[in-house]
Amino acid sequence: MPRGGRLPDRHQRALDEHGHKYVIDAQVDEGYVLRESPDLTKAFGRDAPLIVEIGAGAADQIVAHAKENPEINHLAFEVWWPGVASSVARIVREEVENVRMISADAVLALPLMFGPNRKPDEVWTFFPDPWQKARHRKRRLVTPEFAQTVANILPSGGTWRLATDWDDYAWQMRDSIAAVSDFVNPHVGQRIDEDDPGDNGIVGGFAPRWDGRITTRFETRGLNEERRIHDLEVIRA
Ligand SMILES: C[S@@+](CC[C@H](N)C(=O)[O-])C[C@H]1O[C@@H](n2cnc3c(N)ncnc32)[C@H](O)[C@@H]1O
Repeated sequence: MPRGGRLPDRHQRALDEHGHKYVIDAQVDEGYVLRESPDLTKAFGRDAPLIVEIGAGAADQIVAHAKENPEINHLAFEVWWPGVASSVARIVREEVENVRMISADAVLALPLMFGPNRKPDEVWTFFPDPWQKARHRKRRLVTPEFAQTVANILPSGGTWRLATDWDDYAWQMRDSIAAVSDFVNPHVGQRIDEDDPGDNGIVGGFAPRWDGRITTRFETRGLNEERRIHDLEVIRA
């Protein structure tokens, strides 16, 4: 598994002492490609409803929710190893037993890990890397193809929640989801931005802030830099 540079001592210690429990021991090739689907029942020590967060960063959001909802299993995908290490330190500090990390590229791992026999109840994508320079936008995570991947793994009635502090990424998310007929957006036409280009003939479609979402450092940074926050909440038909 890729390790990156030197970690702060307390994060390294958390990994050394607790990583075997909270980081799923998965076969990952170069490029964070998951080779085989891990046994989630074994990893969590139980079967329970499941929330999957893609790009959990330092796990602020998922640990806060897990603490409030001990009956739900929470699985965090994160490819940034210092983030995984700091997440393990947080899991231990907050004494939550229902979070597991996996250091694999979620785009490729989701179809491998989930299928007819196992589906998450919710997927979260909060403040994904914005890639705001025009020439980098093709690196953004949320595209119509990725929206279809999420639709394929959610059960009917399952929810995908997203948030971003970058307007044009919010509009891209909204349009990517609208391109997938498997999703119902209960907030169609709501919260229209006056400068929304509506390139695909759609404007608005944003949800009120979900009250289960805490303010992470990425949201704080966006607010400090006077960016608007957009939330999306869509349901798998
Ligand atoms: C800007 S951070 C946001 C973290 C967190 N969601 C929050 O709001 O605090 C986005 C994270 O997504 C991770 N990431 C990006 N693409 C990913 C992928 N394909 N699979 C797993 N993690 C990914 C990055 O390493 C980064 O830590």
